[in-house]
Amino acid sequence: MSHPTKITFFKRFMTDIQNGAKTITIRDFSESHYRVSSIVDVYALEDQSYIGKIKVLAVKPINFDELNEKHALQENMTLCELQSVIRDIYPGIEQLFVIEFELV
Ligand SMILES: CC(=O)Nc1ccn([C@@H]2O[C@H](CO)[C@@H](O)[C@H]2O)c(=O)n1
Repeated sequence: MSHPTKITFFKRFMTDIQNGAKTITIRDFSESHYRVSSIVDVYALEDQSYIGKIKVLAVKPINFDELNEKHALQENMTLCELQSVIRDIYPGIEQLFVIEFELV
């Protein structure tokens, strides 16, 4: 399987991505196959509008109950908000992956 070269985010997170306040995203296994150092095109989920490019810096497995304040800071959220967002998007999934990125 080749590595994906595209990622989608909800529109409500785009400002934080574009101004550098959000530097990670947390995904499930199906969206964990990004190659470190690859350049990935970013699109909005709702209308597939093109946002820009990010470089993948790291992909690390994490359990839901290991999420901490540092991850929340990297998401520009409180830990409580982050847990709630992830529970909404990935209900019942414990095995997650932190994808660290920078804008290019
Ligand atoms: C659009 C799509 O396909 N999937 C996702 C999945 C996650 N996220 C965001 O990543 C962080 C941790 O999950 C939070 O900020 C989430 O809101 C997102 O924007 N879009």
